Amino acid sequence: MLEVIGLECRRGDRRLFSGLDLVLGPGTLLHVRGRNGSGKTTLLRTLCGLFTPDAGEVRWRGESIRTLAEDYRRELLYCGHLNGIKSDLTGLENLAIAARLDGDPVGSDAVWQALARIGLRGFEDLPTRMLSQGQKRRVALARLILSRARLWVLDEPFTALDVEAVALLQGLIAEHLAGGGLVVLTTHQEVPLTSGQVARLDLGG
Ligand SMILES: Nc1ncnc2c1ncn2[C@@H]1O[C@H](COP(=O)(O)OP(=O)(O)OP(=O)(O)O)[C@@H](O)[C@H]1O
Repeated sequence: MLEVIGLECRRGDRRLFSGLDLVLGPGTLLHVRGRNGSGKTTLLRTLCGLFTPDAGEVRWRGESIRTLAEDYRRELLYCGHLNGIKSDLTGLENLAIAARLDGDPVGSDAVWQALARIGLRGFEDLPTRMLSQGQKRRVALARLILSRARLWVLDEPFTALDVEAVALLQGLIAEHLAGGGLVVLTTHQEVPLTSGQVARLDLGG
């Protein structure tokens, strides 16, 4: 379903990776590992079509993501390590806007429920700049509850999360995989990744 063919990415005069081939099917999680600077974020952004590779191609359902453009983006949820939330907006506003931008508007009940499930009951109406790092990350991760995207691409999703939130996120990932979803993630932590099939990719030799 997600295919990578002969992918090469350079930054400046450094070749981060080349000749990278991958196939990821439904219910599969790809754990991308590697030291700082090995190219994990670059690979994730390339899989999302946010960075143009120097060679090779990313395909979704057999078609180039360049050709699919919006049709691919609708099936994709990217959560980068900067969270992608607006600090002047509340958790409620951030989630409602993110869902609309994803082309998948949701009702306010669903947004309240998502924030409650992610452990932010009582913090829904605060501008997110007033939240702790872990709470901001929880707002970003609440998008996973609301999204109907088939492919989740998550850059360091466990960073700043406490034990309870790590377990919550693991549960969300497990549910997504059980429903035939795909997940690509990076993490430096040794987090047991439950259920589904887990593939590992080590960058940087
Ligand atoms: N915009 C940029 N311009 C030039 N070089 C860049 C740019 N962004 C990243 N790089 C370089 O590309 C290399 C890979 O960066 P990347 O962020 O993909 O690594 P990473 O494996 O995700 O690292 P980390 O574990 O620290 O998050 C680094 O050496 C970095 O300096």
